[in-house]
Amino acid sequence: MGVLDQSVSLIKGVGPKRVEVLNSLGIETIQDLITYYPFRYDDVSEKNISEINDQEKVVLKGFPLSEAVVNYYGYKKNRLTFRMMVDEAVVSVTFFNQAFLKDKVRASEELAVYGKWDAKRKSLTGMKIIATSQGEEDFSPIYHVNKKIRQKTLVDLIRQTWELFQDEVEETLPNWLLEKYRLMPRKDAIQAMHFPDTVQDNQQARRRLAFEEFFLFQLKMIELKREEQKGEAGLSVQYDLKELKRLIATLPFELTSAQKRVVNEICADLKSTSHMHRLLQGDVGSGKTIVAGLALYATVTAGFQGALMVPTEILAEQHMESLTELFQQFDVKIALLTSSTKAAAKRQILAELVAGEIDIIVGTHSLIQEDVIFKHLGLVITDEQHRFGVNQRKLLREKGGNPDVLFMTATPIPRTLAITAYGEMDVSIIDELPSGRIPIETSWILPKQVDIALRNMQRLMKQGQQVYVICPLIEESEMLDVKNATEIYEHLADFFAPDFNVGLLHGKMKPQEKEVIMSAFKENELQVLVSTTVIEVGVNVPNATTMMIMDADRFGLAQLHQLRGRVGRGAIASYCILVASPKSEQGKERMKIMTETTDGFKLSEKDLEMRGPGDFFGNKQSGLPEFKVGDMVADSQMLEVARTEAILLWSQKEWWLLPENQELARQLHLEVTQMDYFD
Ligand SMILES: Nc1ncnc2c1ncn2[C@@H]1O[C@H](COP(=O)(O)OP(=O)(O)OP(=O)(O)O)[C@@H](O)[C@H]1O
Repeated sequence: MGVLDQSVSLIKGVGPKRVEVLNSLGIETIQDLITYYPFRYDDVSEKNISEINDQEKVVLKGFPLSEAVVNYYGYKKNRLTFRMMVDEAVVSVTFFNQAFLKDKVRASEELAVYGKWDAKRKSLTGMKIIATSQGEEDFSPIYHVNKKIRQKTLVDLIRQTWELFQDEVEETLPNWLLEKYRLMPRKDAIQAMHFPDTVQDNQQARRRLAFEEFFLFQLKMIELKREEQKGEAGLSVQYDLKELKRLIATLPFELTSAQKRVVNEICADLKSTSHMHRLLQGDVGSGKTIVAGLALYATVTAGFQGALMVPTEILAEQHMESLTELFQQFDVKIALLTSSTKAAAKRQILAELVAGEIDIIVGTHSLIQEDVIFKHLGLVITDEQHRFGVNQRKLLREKGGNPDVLFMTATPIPRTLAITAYGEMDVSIIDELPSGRIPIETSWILPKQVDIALRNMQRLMKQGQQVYVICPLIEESEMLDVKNATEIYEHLADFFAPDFNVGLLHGKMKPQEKEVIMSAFKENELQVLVSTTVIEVGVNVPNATTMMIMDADRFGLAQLHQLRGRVGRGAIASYCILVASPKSEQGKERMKIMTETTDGFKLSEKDLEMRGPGDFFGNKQSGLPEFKVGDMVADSQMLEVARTEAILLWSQKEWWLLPENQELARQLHLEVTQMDYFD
């Protein structure tokens, strides 16, 4: 283990409390900290007012002439204004909805404001106030932080750590690759991510690190596949067709022909001795859950156990419920295991799993913990595959007799990209929605029209229907996020009282709290659910027929589609209302497309087309594997190249034994393979 793999507690001045804070950002080792990259950079070079173009984003340093004045107006909005002396000129500065900055503006105390310049009015629309000391550099990196740590503290810590440990950074890529693609050395790249001298420098750093991520990812994928092929043959799950048909006969609906086709494909995989490694793609609401249920049941009829792994507790609960209902008349024992399962209950579940008494287990990441041992694990299904990394996949596979693996995703990935990303998987697609669905009617309104829309919603609610109101995630601050959602919640609770009940759901709530709210909504005790995107994936409440998405222009198309998919899940007409006032043409175009199509594949292709490079956290929304730096969509060409190189490398016999590839082999933990080889 290298120094960089050691805990951050090794860093001077990082005590147990700090460690905890860093852990909450997913930073455990020194390596994690120095590769915790900014998600954005602000150009904070100082400029002369006469040199600034209209609408350019700049930092202006100056002295406020007075205190700031805050005005409240409209739908929970406020405006903070003050005038500031910049060089010889008086500039007026306006912040929207950031009244909390009032205290930071003090007359005659120097201030640096980052914002957008209006040349005609000589005014600045402020985006944030920056520490004046920060203004000394031309680019200010912005990191994701939470309420436990401030930007500046994190930046200082990264700087200090980097100074101490930069010499420990080793090159991961072999020289021949660096030369072939003119890639920056790893150490320089990390430096230029945190402390870039120029934009170009930073772009090269990104390019290098993204390439590395893609390349390692592709190498791992190929390795995994090779191991799966070379290991003992997959299981042959000899399921009982008659039993499976008996279950299908109890369904309250007829399977769509797409569902039948994919069930057949999955069953063929189960039966064959080759290892199942299949991706099940289906647009939102296309009925993947029932397909998963059937596959699990088939496995159980053959005497094996099945596992269904999902990304959130809400989803785990929901799947547990639908499976319980599905198997009502069947002798199947199902259990739920999440991080909130109590110790005693957990102990019992684990014992029953080992004994083979539990047939199907539903859960979150808890399922891949070490202590979870199966008797005969036959099939593992993971929902929303992108949230589980390659390593987790490996862990799962090691859980027992080489079970078959099915990945489900609701994100329609354009075929071209799917081939690059998942080239080594078989893909089944449910390309048909259950009959009788009425397409969701989507409209786009401006914030000032919200009240009219709310009254329309009220009418639908009087007919017994329910609604979602979604508030966006504010990337920089979870706190603001919750605050924003809470404000909207309060407004709506007030607006709809006393006839209707409003609930609030956000990511900072405890799992139990979320559960209570979710089940109250399911039971129609709450008619309105205000939520952040925690409900994004998979939630199924067919009686909810309207969704209003606030600040919709802050979401990617794929994510809007996912969200919108929470309505239109029953036979009643459904509506999606996008509230946004995008400034750019592209933003307007995006809202328009949403109103024009409900076809997920079309939207994701559009998303791909319209996204520019540098969309750092874009892939979080696209349903693709997540990378720290690389964006599979914006950098798709680089991904292709990385894949080609990875395939080439694996085609060389024993490449991992060559001295120039040692570091790569180490990264992939290939020592094991090496030993296998000498055996
Ligand atoms: N063939 C069918 N005919 C009618 N209704 C169906 C059919 N298959 C599934 N459904 C119903 O459609 C709804 C959506 O199904 P399900 O939750 O499985 O969708 P999904 O594909 O998992 O979607 P998402 O990814 O959005 O969660 C459920 O209420 C389910 O009972």
